[in-house]
Amino acid sequence: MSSEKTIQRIAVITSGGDAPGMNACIRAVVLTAQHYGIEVLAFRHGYEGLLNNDWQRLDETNVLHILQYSGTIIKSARSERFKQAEAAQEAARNLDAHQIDALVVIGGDGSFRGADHLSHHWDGQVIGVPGTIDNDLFGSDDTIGYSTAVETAMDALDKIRDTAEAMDRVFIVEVMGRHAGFIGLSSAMASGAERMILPELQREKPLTVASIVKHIEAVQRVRGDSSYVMVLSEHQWPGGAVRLAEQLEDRLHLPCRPCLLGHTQRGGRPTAHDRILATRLGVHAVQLIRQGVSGVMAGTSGQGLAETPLAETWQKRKGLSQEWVDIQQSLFNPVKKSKNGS
Ligand SMILES: Nc1ncnc2c1ncn2[C@@H]1O[C@H](COP(=O)(O)OP(=O)(O)O)[C@@H](O)[C@H]1O
Ligand SMILES: O=P(O)(O)OC[C@H]1O[C@](O)(COP(=O)(O)O)[C@@H](O)[C@@H]1O
Repeated sequence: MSSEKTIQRIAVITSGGDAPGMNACIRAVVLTAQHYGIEVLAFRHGYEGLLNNDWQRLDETNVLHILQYSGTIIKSARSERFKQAEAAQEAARNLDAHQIDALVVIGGDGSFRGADHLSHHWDGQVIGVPGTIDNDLFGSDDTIGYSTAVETAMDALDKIRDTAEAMDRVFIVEVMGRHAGFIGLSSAMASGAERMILPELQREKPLTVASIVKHIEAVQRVRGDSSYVMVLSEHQWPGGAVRLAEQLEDRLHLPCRPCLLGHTQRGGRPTAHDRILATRLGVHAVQLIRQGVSGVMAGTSGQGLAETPLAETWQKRKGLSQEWVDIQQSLFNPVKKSKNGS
């Protein structure tokens, strides 16, 4: 462990989308900093706040009872203009004017690219904390918000199953995760969905309407009257769940219904897992700053904490668990089961 540095003032932003647990992370950053006598400033609306010099001081009174709420008390935003070199220079000037020693960026891979961009124009320390429901960052087992998003999707899938089973219907439930199928795979497994259409699987072997119809018919042959619930990751089908439901209904001549979960997955009470993860990572971020570390993401690995260079978080890919995919697709595939005669 490197020796501890004297840090007087740190800044924090939440950037990109919001994710359940971001408030818990802000709380942890503030309480830890306060413990060590470090002041905390928040810039509101992510990088936009750094550019607009829109800031507020944060102390214990601002963060005491926020860990049970989603959203973020310091607001989040996407900022196209921050990608320009002049914008990063402007942000650096604002940070220096406030005598900020280090910046904590809570967000996803885009936010970390932004942090890396800023570090080319600013001498302060920069630490990323993984905050995205998509869980698509290399270097941390989980990201803040992912667990809550999966719970929300699972809850919706359970409810959909009730109607699907009562009325022998096909449902297509569209979940978030534009580039990664973590929410799709976990929620499908947790709810026992019959089919998953995920970015990683589509890249390998894209499903077609014909292949989906074939599978639904085979399931119905094996099970008789039954429901069929499919999890579709967003942007994986032209026209999404609505269009796919129409296409299937045309071919199957039975009711197929779409259900889009959208931003419901970004809200609601953060799970205990997300609150604890966010707390640990917020503390970890401040400890890394005190050790003089910069340019890394604070994450978890197994039971422990981990640090990953920012660029690796988006350059290296965290893959889906093949074991989970195999369980879902091969072992629990009812078509194969009947062919084996078991
Ligand atoms: N290549 C980049 N250079 C500089 N800033 C970036 C870059 N990519 C993203 N950002 C900044 O990070 C913000 C959040 O990124 P985005 O991809 O929207 O969300 P997330 O952090 O959740 O992945 C962007 O709106 C932009 O301000
Ligand atoms: O809220 P927006 O801007 O419509 O963005 C939606 C996207 O944000 C997410 O919820 C989270 O993505 P990021 O981590 O990149 O912000 C995605 O799953 C979804 O595609």
